[in-house]
Amino acid sequence: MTRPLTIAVPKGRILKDLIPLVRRAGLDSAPLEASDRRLVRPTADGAIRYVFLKPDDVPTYVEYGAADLGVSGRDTLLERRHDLYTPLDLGIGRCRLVVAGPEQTEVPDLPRVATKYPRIAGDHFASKGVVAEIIPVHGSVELAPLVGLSHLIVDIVETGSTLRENRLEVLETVTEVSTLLVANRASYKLRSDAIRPLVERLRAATAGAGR
Ligand SMILES: Nc1ncnc2c1ncn2[C@@H]1O[C@H](COP(=O)(O)OP(=O)(O)OP(=O)(O)O)[C@@H](O)[C@H]1O
Ligand SMILES: O=P(O)(O)OC[C@H]1O[C@H](OP(=O)(O)OP(=O)(O)O)[C@H](O)[C@@H]1O
Repeated sequence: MTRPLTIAVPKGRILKDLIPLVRRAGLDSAPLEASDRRLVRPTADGAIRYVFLKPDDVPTYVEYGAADLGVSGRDTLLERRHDLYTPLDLGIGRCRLVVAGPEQTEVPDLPRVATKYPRIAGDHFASKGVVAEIIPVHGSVELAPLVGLSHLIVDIVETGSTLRENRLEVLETVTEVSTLLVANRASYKLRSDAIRPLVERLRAATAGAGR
């Protein structure tokens, strides 16, 4: 019997957008919908097994071949720069990575910038010739300028309510973000009979959805 395709999916907010997409593609979404603590979940026909990960770990598992495919935000991929193939933009998880700061603030010449994305933020300021001190944090990023940890932040904005409710404003967009299907380079070649039809089904389901 052929080995199932292993697909790494993030456990968080992207899952709720992924489920209808997988369903529209005619794939078995039941393992994604189960509310239990299993981290490995095969489909009924045994063709696919989904593995559940923290979003930052998805590209790692795919690059090492522990998963053949994965679902990962462009923000995570830009920050971590794994060697992966990206066959498809799934068109879900749309948001923006932005530079933000307190409303109507004067930004100093050498700003401190708090972010979960130190590489992206560092590159962004360097490309503008600004020497910024990047301060890595793991969450509640909007807090940093409110209590003097940083002057600015680089973070995700989706609805804008977290910025608004903390009296911060967008100063510039670093990049638009959506969720991509990523593939292990060797798997994409060696398991192309299983992977290509699946990518085409997802592509058809993606067309017109959430755009
Ligand atoms: N409002 C948002 N905040 C953060 N990420 C978002 C948002 N909207 C879309 N995204 C995308 O979702 C990805 C993270 O979602 P995911 O389901 O993978 O985890 P999560 O809900 O953030 O969980 P965790 O807090 O454990 O990282 C981001 O990398 C980004 O591409
Ligand atoms: O524009 P909005 O719709 O308000 O969404 C953006 C917020 O959502 C994310 O935080 P998350 O909920 O992941 O919490 P965190 O602070 O722990 O990262 C992100 O880091 C922003 O804080």
